[in-house]
Amino acid sequence: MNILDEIIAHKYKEVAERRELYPVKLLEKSLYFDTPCLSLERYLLRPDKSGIIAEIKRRSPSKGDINPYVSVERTSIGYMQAGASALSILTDLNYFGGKNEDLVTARKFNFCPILRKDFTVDEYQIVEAKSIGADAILLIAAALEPARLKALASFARSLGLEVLLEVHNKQELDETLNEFVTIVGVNNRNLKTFKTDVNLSFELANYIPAGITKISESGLSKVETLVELQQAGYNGFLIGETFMNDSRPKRAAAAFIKELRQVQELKQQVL
Ligand SMILES: O=P(O)(O)OC[C@@H](O)[C@@H](O)c1c[nH]c2ccccc12
Repeated sequence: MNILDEIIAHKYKEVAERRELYPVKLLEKSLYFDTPCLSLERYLLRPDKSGIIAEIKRRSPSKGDINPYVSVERTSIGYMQAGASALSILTDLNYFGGKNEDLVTARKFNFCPILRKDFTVDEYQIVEAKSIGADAILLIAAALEPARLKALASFARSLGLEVLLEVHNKQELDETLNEFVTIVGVNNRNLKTFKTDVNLSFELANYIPAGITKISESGLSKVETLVELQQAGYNGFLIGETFMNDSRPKRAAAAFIKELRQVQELKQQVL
């Protein structure tokens, strides 16, 4: 079994347990349930923002521990002060060391769109995402049948959440893109093999229909790559490890975004 299949199998079990412990009726009582979501898409398209979705990721199956004791409060605030457009919070405990409370913490201290990064396979998790204050959820093409993915996307939208559809090849894109998806992310990391190659974003760029907000995900460590991806039509960039590898992710994000702005200004002058 590859790692993605293993994670998904575990997720179904986890969802069954959580549903018993925290029934939907209880989740719906959360104060966030009636709070309107902020649009990730709109924030990514704002010209004053970097387009970076900065991620909090304590560990991963491919890297092991990255930054296990990170302060979500300080890091999320620091990311936004550094100029990130939005936050991505991993809430999967078993493989990524995250938890729902991390997202609640980020929500409490920031006014910005928050992506709930998890392996969503069931409507229950979408209700949960809304109840903890998320603005958008991730749906992974490699993990879901196209019809199932569409049903989940439709349900998410009915609760006001935006959907980021994650793809890793053209076939996935063609099979799973549907009218409920406004944002597509190309994951440069193959979740089955962990191989990361940024060229994938360049290869798939032109296949993503116009009008869809495009994000490049994973393995982004150079400012120059972001500028090239922008030229290829990408509006957003999901960055985790490049920041989390630093003992102070906030500092790494601030330095990176400062450099990005400098390079962008230089490009503008040349044009
Ligand atoms: O840390 P990186 O290489 O910058 O990658 C961030 C993000 O793209 C990655 O964490 C990710 C992309 N898709 C996922 C799906 C599940 C868990 C994690 C992910």
